[in-house]
Amino acid sequence: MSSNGFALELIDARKCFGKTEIIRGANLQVRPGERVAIIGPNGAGKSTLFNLISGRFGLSSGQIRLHGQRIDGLKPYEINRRGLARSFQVSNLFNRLSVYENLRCAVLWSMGARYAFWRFLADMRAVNDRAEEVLAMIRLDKRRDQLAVNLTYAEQRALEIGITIAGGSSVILLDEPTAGMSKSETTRFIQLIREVTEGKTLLTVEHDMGVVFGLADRIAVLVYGEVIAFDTPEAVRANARVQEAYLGSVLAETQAAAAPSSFVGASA
Ligand SMILES: Nc1ncnc2c1ncn2[C@@H]1O[C@H](COP(=O)(O)OP(=O)(O)OP(=O)(O)O)[C@@H](O)[C@H]1O
Repeated sequence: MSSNGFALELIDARKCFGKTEIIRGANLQVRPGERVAIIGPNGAGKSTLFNLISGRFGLSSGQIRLHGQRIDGLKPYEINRRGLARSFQVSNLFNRLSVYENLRCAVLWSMGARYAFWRFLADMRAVNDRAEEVLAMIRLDKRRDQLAVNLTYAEQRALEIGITIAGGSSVILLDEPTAGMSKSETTRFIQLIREVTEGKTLLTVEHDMGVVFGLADRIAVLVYGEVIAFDTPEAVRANARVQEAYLGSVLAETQAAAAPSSFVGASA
């Protein structure tokens, strides 16, 4: 595999819907093992960027590379087989299957088993072992045989993360993983995400600045479809352009509304 050292790379990525350019030449170079949060105002194009990276939308122009190999133009399942998995804001669970069965489905799917039935019978033991392993990682062992529909909201979000990582992808995209959670659930969940993505490359789209500053090694700031800054949390917080375009107002609003402790690592 040819690699330029980056796990994921966007090169002048552009996306138009009709005549409107939504992603306007985005560039991003993510190193293996980095945790990156993508932030930006509503409508900046964060979800669109995720949809482009995961292959749900095609690029209008530019390139996307995974471990040095172009993935733009590939179908979502082809990108998944190359080692990139994403979760969704909207629940992606099989509500009428148990927690364990949901995980087994995710493992089977990642192996391509749905296209080779004989193979998945042979591999069943490995599938079950991996499902058990993920079950423990997301701390739902005690909820193993519960139907997904009967889990609490936070447990469902944990199961979604489990489904996303089950196939062993090295690059993980999480779309607002803590949305709708209480503050204490969010704190626990950040720790869970840290653990289950250890050693992997992580990209999150996130609105909660507590999560962003608590989780990210680097932050990419997307404004009007362009990455205007990509740096450490400290540098991004101090960046005048970011302050002006976005972060100043968000920090001021959030600081006014929430306890200061929600800013993990925010000393300003
Ligand atoms: N399939 C689509 N067709 C046309 N326009 C779209 C489509 N998807 C997104 N858009 C537009 O692209 C722009 C960016 O949307 P996107 O959802 O990517 O922003 P976002 O940064 O994720 O916003 P939010 O923070 O509110 O979720 C919006 O103006 C949206 O209306």
